[in-house]
Amino acid sequence: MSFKTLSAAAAIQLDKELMSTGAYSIDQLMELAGLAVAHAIYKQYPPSTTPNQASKTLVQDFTPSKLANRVVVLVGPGNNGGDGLVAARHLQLWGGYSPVLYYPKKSKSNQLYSSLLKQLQDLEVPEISSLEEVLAVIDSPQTSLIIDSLFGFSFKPPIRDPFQDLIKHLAHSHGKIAPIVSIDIPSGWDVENGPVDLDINPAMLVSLTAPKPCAAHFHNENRVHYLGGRFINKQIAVKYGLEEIIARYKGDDQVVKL
Ligand SMILES: NC(=O)C1=CN([C@@H]2O[C@H](COP(=O)(O)OP(=O)(O)OC[C@H]3O[C@@H](n4cnc5c(N)ncnc54)[C@H](O)[C@@H]3O)[C@@H](O)[C@H]2O)[C@H](O)CC1
Ligand SMILES: [K+]
Repeated sequence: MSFKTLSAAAAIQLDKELMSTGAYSIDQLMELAGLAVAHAIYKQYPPSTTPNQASKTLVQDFTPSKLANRVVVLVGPGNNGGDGLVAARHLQLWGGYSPVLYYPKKSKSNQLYSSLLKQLQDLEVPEISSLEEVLAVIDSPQTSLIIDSLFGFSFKPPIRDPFQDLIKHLAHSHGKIAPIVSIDIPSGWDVENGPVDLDINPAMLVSLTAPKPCAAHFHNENRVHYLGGRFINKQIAVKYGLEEIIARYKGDDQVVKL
């Protein structure tokens, strides 16, 4: 399906515009973005109450274990990571999912990220502290889904540590691990040109505001593409040429399948 995309530069400019003349705060945008991601996951991978449903459904483990429907949330240092933290909170609140965080590069001075983390700690969402452990959890058959909220539209290659080994592992494990849901950009991909040397090959992409050019290279055999982040008004849509894509939302949709 064809759609208008937003270049990395235009996405950064639009983001700034929303928070200056648009009078939005980053907290508001991130909350809507993360909520949209959680909604898209719920639609595509609903927590099942009966085992052995269609394979796209997460199979609920009836043992009273924290491991049932485990969702590994890989959190990067910027706002893409913040979207992942918000999505993890909603999934935990809704129930039926057990998010587990890996958040190796925390900004010490950012109150927003510290608050999002505190909210997750209060909800008893566990955090994995070492790369070795997260790689083992990613490989575990008890992991049902992996949320990639490492990098978004501000990513500039090459990947720096500690993310290089993590992204390498995801890229080399295609077909052997749970499906990956990428928020906005598949991490490690060039925002304009798509996969470079490491391709995590996500099964699902949730584009925020509008797809970025790399979405044209989305190639997973079972790929499913959602749009979320419904926060632009008509004037901004016209200015950035996004009227057609925004018109795909109907009624109270927070996400729409492209
Ligand atoms: N308007 C919207 O659509 C909104 C989107 N949101 C989300 O925000 C991201 C963009 O966030 P930003 O903070 O600008 O940047 P990133 O998260 O992409 O990453 C910046 C972060 O990563 C570090 N970094 C960059 N390159 C590398 C590298 N090669 N190796 C290691 N680390 C790297 C950099 O230093 C920064 O710390 C967008 O995609 C959406 O997901 C908002 O949440 C709401 C509005
Ligand atoms: K991402």
